[in-house]
Amino acid sequence: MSSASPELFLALKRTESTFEEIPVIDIHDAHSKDPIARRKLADLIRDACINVGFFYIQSHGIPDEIIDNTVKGAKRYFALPESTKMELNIHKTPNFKGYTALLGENTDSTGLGDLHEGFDLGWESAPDDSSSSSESRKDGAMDGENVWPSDLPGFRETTLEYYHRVLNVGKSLFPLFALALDLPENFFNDKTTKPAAIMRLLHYPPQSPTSFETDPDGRQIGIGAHTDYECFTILWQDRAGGLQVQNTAGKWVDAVPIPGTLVVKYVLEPVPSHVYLILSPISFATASLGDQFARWTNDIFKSTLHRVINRSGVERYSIPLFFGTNYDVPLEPIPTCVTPGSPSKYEIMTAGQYVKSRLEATYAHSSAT
Ligand SMILES: O=C(O)CCC(=O)C(=O)O
Ligand SMILES: [Fe+2]
Repeated sequence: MSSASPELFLALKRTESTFEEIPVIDIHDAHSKDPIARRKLADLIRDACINVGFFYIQSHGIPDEIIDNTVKGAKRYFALPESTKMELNIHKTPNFKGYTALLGENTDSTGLGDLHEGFDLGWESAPDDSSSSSESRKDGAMDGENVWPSDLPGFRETTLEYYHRVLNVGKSLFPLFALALDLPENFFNDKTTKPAAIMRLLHYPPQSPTSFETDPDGRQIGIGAHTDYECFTILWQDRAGGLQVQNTAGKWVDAVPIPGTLVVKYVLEPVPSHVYLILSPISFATASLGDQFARWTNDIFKSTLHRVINRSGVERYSIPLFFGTNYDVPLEPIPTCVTPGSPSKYEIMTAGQYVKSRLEATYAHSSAT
């Protein structure tokens, strides 16, 4: 291990920030040749990681057309008859690939099932990548091929095209996270040669606008309060809104879709504050920190509780891609994050074992049915 500067590292104290807004970070300089520009970007990321655990990324470079095609594919898929979708039931495939029906997950174990349906995939070579197409990848505890609907032309290709674009964005974030931790930029390189990357297409039917009266504790919502399992998540969400992030005061802060040019204010219960719905042709993605980074950093980087309540009155679609290290990498705290006053908090296991255990818990309630 290197050159982590102890003085700088002392500044890496987790704060009890009660953030009210989620920062927007332009990642254009991620590939800058100027190390000072990359360092500045890493500082912004560090601040967001320590104080919030969520930030928006701008200039991710994924063309709108690729996103649109993927979302159209998701809409076509979810419009298939339930019996067709259930042919790819996630419980029948190795390690959680394929279809999850409405209420099939219970992300918050105190909840009554999540009001979304989903389609999950893991790493698979890009359709136009002849170099690795015959390569079969071994993911140990999380091994398992993707499954695809047989009668949806183009769905696999467009979904995988987007998957690989986001994968590249994610790969460009790892060196920034390393810099943000005052580690060498290449710290995660050998741990992310085959990064764990599960992507989900999600569809949230609208909830009744008055469901907060009948379900004041939010026990049956789009996705129950949870933290993500991996290092970080890159999320595309449509304009319906509904994603909320909890600050340390326990307040749910809206992670509104698409900050940009036109601002429309409306009120989204149960958060009695204004929400900004911002319309813009530019697509934004959110990055959120996951439990693996919390483990790597002994909780210095926050893994923030979040949930979705879709009271927009319209269907909501979103696409998270969860990034972790290679599945066989042990989740050991980075030495500089462990001090006598702050000893290691977590049992050490591999990334694959950890992800698998969390997925098993999430799907446990529907596995018997
Ligand atoms: O749909 C969203 O906006 C968030 C989804 C999410 O939190 C998850 O799948 O872990
Ligand atoms: Fe999540």
